[in-house]
Amino acid sequence: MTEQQPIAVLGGGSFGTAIANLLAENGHSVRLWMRDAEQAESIRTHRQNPRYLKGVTLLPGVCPVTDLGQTLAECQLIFVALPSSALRQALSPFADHLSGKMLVSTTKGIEAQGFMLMSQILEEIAPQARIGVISGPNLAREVAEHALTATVVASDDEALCRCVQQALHGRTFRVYASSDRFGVELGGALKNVYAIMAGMAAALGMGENTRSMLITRALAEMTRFAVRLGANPMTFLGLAGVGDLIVTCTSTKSRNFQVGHALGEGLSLDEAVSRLGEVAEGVNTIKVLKTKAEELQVYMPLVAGLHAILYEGRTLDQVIALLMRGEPKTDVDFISTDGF
Ligand SMILES: NC(=O)C1=CN([C@@H]2O[C@H](COP(=O)(O)OP(=O)(O)OC[C@H]3O[C@@H](n4cnc5c(N)ncnc54)[C@H](O)[C@@H]3O)[C@@H](O)[C@H]2O)C=CC1
Ligand SMILES: O=C(CO)COP(=O)(O)O
Repeated sequence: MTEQQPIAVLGGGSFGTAIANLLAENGHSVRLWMRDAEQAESIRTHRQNPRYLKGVTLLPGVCPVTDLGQTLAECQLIFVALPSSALRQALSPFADHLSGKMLVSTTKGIEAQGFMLMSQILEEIAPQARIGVISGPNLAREVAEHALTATVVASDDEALCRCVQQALHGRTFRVYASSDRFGVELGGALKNVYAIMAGMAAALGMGENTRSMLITRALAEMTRFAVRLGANPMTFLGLAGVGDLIVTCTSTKSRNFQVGHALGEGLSLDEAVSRLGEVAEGVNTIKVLKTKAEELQVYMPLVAGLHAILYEGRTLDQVIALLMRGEPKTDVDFISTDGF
């Protein structure tokens, strides 16, 4: 990739906008692709994306565009910041444009059919592309407002990792490299589910002990699941594992946390999601995860509990009582132990 070549960011939501501005800050020319022409025109004129990142000014290097084919043709490095429900459908028609390109997913979701992570979908759509992911404790607003932040770029393509590090690494944003693409990406998707629970607990007025118990047992549960699928357990002790789990389970800026909070206040799932008006990937991930855990026979009581509340008509009180009544367990071997 040459210095002058533009970089593409696909998705005009909060994360796409934040990443585009970071790249522009580092001197890159950025094509921020969005499907909505009106939104693109408004951003071009006002240099703001008020629906998703109110108050953040977009740098002159960020150019909002709506022609996806042309954007993909112009750029070698392409960040994909689309919701998981949209990624396949948006990119499949452009498979021909993707050969040899560096495609880096930032999307933290799982496709139900075949339990596919986003980078696996990219690989399927564009077998000749070079694939990576970024994931970590990266709340879009904080990234955009220059809170000191770190992320992980993961790929078995070392040159791609270096290229992403060069493009994104800056004054307030550190980029670490990893070869465990699967673990890094899975961590980002799984933690959303537990953030919904943490939001519920907060709405019920539960304290810090509860939150800490939840986060720690969530880490055990997600690691147990990931190891069963072949991920490196050490990844879950890093930024893309426990790092992202902590931020999402403790911040009211997290949309998954907000959905959980609304549920804890007594709203229905539909009401909670429509009040949010943005993507909360955990709402879909919980379904996919519950099915996969059953198929693999991995014990995931927190996942089963949340699923029972969201989709099986159980009350929060019933599920909490069930979880707390479980047999006492050992704490030490947290990956293989089978209890909450
Ligand atoms: N917001 C955050 O703090 C972070 C988000 N992520 C991940 O990034 C992904 C995107 O999230 P956000 O930007 O936060 O979502 P968002 O809800 O802020 O924005 C989603 C954007 O995608 C667009 N979109 C929806 N369907 C589309 C389609 N079919 N074709 C084209 N565009 C479409 C929407 O118009 C909107 O611009 C998610 O998987 C999320 O988990 C990752 C790290 C941080
Ligand atoms: O992934 C995130 C932070 O790392 C953003 O979380 P939410 O999607 O819950 O806002």
